[in-house]
Amino acid sequence: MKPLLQVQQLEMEYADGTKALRGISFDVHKGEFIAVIGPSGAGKSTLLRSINRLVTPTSGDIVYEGESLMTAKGTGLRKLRSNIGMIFQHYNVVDRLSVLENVLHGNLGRMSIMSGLFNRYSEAQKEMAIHLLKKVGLENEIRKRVDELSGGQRQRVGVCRALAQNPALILADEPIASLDPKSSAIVMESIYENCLEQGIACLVNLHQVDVAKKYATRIIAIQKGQILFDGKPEDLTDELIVRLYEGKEDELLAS
Ligand SMILES: Nc1ncnc2c1ncn2[C@@H]1O[C@H](COP(=O)(O)OP(=O)(O)OP(=O)(O)O)[C@@H](O)[C@H]1O
Repeated sequence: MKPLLQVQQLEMEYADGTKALRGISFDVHKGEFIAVIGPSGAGKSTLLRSINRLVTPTSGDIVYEGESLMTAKGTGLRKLRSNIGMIFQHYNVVDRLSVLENVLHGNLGRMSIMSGLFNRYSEAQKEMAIHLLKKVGLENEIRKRVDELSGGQRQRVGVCRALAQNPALILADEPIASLDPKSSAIVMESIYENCLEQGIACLVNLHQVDVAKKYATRIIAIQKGQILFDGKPEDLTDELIVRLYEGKEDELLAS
C-alpha cells in the first residue's frame, strides 16, 4: 500500500538557531492512528506544524499522496492542505461565532473564495455539520456562541470543524493538554472513533504516555528533534520511556 504521507529527512532550524527537528523520517498509511510523544521541547509541535506548512522546514520533504508540500504554493498548497484537518491545543475557534458556523468553517478550504467569503454553505454541508455535532454530544449547543462553551465543548467544536473538512489526515497538536481528565476522555474518544469510522489517518501529539498507549496503533517517540522509537505501543518498554524523559521525569509524573 502506498503511503498517504511521507516525511523525509525533515530538519527545522528556527531563526534564533534552535534546531527543533534533526532529520525526521517516517511514512503514514491510511487509517493509522499515530501518537507522537516526547518531553517538552522535543519538537512535536514543530513536526505537526511543518507537515501542513504552518512553519516552513529548513530542509527535507513532506510528500502527500505523491505531491510535495514543500514546493507547493498558492492554490496548490491550499488544495493539499484541504485534505489535512488540524486540531489545536487552544481550540482556535472563533468566539463570536456560533458552534455551527465554526464547524462550517471546516469547509472553507474546499470552497471557492467567493462562496467562502459570503458563507454560502450548501444544505448538505449544514446537515453534515449538525450530524457531526450530534455525534460528539453538542446537539443542544448548535446555535450557541462558542464563547458560552466550556473548554472541553470548545475542543469538540474544534474536532467537528476538522472532520467537516472531510480530511484524509488529521493533525492534532496536544488536543487534550488544556482539559480536565473527563473532558480529555470525551475529546480523545471523539477523535479516535471518527477517524476509525472514516478511515482517517491521525497524528496526535500527546504528553500522556498512558493515553498514547490506549488509543494509538503506532507510537513515534521524539527526543531532541530525533526519533527515538517508532513502533507498536506494546513494544514501547518502560526502559524506553525512562530514556525518553531522561532529565524531564517530572513531566512523566505530572501527565
Ligand atoms: N518560534 C520559535 N522560535 C524559536 N524556537 C522555537 C520556536 N518554536 C519552538 N521553538 C523551539 O523549538 C524546540 C521544539 O519546540 P516544540 O514546541 O516543537 O516542542 P514540543 O515537543 O512540541 O514541546 P511542548 O510539548 O512543550 O509543546 C524547542 O526548543 C522550542 O523552544
